[in-house]
Amino acid sequence: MSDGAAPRITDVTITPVAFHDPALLNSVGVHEPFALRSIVQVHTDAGPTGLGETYADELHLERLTAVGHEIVGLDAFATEELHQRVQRVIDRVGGAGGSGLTGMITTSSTVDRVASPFEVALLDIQGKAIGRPVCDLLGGAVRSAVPFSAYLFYKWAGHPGREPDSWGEALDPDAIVAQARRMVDDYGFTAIKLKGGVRPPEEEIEAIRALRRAFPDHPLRLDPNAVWTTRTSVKVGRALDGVLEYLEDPTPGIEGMAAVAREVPMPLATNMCVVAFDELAPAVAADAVQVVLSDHHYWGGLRRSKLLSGICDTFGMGVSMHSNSHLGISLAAMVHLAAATPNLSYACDTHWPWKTEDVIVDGALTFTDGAVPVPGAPGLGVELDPDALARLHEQYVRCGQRNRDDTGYMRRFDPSFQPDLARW
Ligand SMILES: O=C([O-])C(=O)C[C@H](O)[C@@H](O)C(=O)[O-]
Ligand SMILES: [Mg+2]
Repeated sequence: MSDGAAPRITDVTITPVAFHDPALLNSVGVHEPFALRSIVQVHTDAGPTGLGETYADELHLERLTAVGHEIVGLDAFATEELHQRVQRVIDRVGGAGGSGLTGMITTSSTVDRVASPFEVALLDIQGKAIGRPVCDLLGGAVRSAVPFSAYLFYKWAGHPGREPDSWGEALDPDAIVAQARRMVDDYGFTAIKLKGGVRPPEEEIEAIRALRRAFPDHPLRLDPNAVWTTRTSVKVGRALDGVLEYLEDPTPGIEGMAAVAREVPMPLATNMCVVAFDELAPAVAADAVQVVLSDHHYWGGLRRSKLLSGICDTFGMGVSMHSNSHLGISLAAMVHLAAATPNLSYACDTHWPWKTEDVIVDGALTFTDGAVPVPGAPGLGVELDPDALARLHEQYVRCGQRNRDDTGYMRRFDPSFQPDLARW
């Protein structure tokens, strides 16, 4: 690269990895022994390599690979053209299926999902090229640390046939409170989310009440991933009046959520019925949700997630942040985005405490009082550990998992399991 010239993309490396994941339960089944991710490295003629992280289902990997070829030669500052090239690839190879999102979220835009890790990698390159952290490219940090919530799960003691993990079984309110206690003690979280939709609604109400008694000052959330009817949702919402800061996706669809929103006292949040830009207008018109959970992995990257936050602000909706099982590159991107989004006023979700390994060099991301200080180094501020990347890739090759399938894994142990929406 000559002085003043933009870094140009010379090559893209996409590496699928697998990392150990506990047997966490949700409405569609149970997490498999490994969570899958793709690590995207975008190389340039100027030196800096950019990092991105995303899902790793086979179809998604194929699309990432096709985009990797399509963007060689692109100026690393040209994120709009990146989006156009991804659109071109998806027009060519097709955009149906392959969400990598358990089947819970199926309507997100394929173009946005596929573009996201490349956009993050380009921002990482840009930051490194000009010596500024990614949050500065998004308007600058409005907070120096980003608060996250303790993300609790009902869970089995371990994967069947394997050693129990250090968290142990959690299937009742006492065990959920104990799980919360460990997370709050270890990380200092100041908000708590319970993944519901697993036990009958009355039991999940009891778990939330037990959490309220144990943590009188922590904002609480419950997310059953749309397995309740509108009637049950209203019953639970009213029973937890004054206890929940928001109720997340109690029931499926914009109409269903709107019907519940009219009858319950707390805001409704979603990462299921509004997961793409074309779903915002109908949701606003129906007043279906009061908080949208952004997620740069399916909203098209960091700049488009900021666009989402602006739209939410305009229409008086709050913004929070969703997570799936992820590694450090994703956490860094989430932190930069949240730092530069003034109206992201809720603690963000993260699966971070559930993982025991990573692809980044230790130490760049730490939790203090439940919040991650925004890295000040150029770009995302995280560095890839090549040995760890090779180890987790080898794990991917050996583990045999290729697509996330919580339902299929659950059916190995309970063949009658049905993941139906609105089943309670
Ligand atoms: O808020 C949510 O819906 C999620 O975090 C979705 C995830 O897939 C979660 O249910 C999980 O990890 O099982
Ligand atoms: Mg959710």
